[in-house]
Amino acid sequence: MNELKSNKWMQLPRDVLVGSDMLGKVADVCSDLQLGRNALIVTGQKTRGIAGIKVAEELEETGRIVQIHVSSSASMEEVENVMEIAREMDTDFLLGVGSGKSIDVAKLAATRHNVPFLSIPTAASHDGIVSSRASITHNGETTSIQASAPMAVIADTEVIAKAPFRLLAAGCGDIISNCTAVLDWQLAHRLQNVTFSEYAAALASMTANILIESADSIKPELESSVRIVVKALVSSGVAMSIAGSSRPASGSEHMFSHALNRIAPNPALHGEQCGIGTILMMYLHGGDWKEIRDALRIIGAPTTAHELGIEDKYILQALVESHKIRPERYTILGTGITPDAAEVVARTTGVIS
Ligand SMILES: NC(=O)C1=CN([C@@H]2O[C@H](COP(=O)(O)OP(=O)(O)OC[C@H]3O[C@@H](n4cnc5c(N)ncnc54)[C@H](O)[C@@H]3O)[C@@H](O)[C@H]2O)C=CC1
Ligand SMILES: O=C(CO)COP(=O)(O)O
Ligand SMILES: [Zn+2]
Repeated sequence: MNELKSNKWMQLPRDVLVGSDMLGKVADVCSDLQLGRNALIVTGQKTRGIAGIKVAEELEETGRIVQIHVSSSASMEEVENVMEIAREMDTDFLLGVGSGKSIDVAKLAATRHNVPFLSIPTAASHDGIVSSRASITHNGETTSIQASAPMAVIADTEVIAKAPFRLLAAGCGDIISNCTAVLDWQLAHRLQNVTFSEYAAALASMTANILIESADSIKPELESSVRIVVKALVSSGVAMSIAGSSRPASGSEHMFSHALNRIAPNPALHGEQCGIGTILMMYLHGGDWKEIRDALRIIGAPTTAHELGIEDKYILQALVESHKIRPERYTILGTGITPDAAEVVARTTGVIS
């Protein structure tokens, strides 16, 4: 099916706040958006104390009724649990406060319950913090599901700067992956007449290129670094909204990461795997894979299987199986690469040694 025709309209966040002490602005944003009185916060075990409680207090101070749900996984059962609570308390809106998993659960539950949703990331680890996609696990399979875009994104750079640097570096990997995602999309457009958006592709490529040029400005514990990464994640999310699919930000490198999630006993972070996938897929595209590797190295993101904490054999298996992940999405992987070819790409790029 044509991916773009399945999309009825372009959804974008209305308010995007990026800066210090933005958690203190949550109640103002809710008033600005006229979101109502009953709020349900979905947060994680760790992120409850980091931001969840503070957000609840801010909302309660303005007379709102707030319930906090601590979510343990990004599963469909969790989405259903949250919808049940939302029904019982007759919630007017949901807030996802935390990392990718809490945000995805809140996003899909809000979409299905037909109420607005606010994204309040405590880490800038991937562009799901702003996109209209939710990655949810059901019966052992994780799928990317179309959902509503957040009505507002509130990124407190002070909170995000205190998160482990590994998460911010992963966010950079997710942005840099736009380089091969766009090449794959152009290829699919030329070979299979897949609908292509020049605007979405240009925005996604530009965002990745700016980040590559700013690689040496991404440092631990610096709010200025967080600001660069969050703005790039917002841009990537907007590119996906314009496209009506994740095409501008997800190609063969994401298929490689999704394959690793299925194959590796202990997968790494989404953005870390996508970053390494971008090195590999840029090699297959015949592009400047060294530029990608060097940018990731400067940032401090993993560039080898060893740094990723994944055994070489799983990298090779994922490379050979990546094309099966999303067969309808044509990429440089075509109908698949052989084990020999996988070994060449992984060794030449230094991903395995
Ligand atoms: N919706 C979308 O478009 C996308 C969704 N995803 C999904 O997102 C999930 C992965 O998200 P991630 O954020 O990479 O991992 P995650 O949600 O598993 O979080 C990683 C860890 O970081 C911790 N953390 C978050 N903020 C922190 C802070 N300020 N201080 C200390 N620790 C903190 C969390 O407690 C957690 O232990 C997966 O389920 C993946 O499928 C990934 C990419 C895109
Ligand atoms: O991670 C994403 C974009 O960075 C979303 O892509 P998917 O559609 O592959 O889940
Ligand atoms: Zn991604």
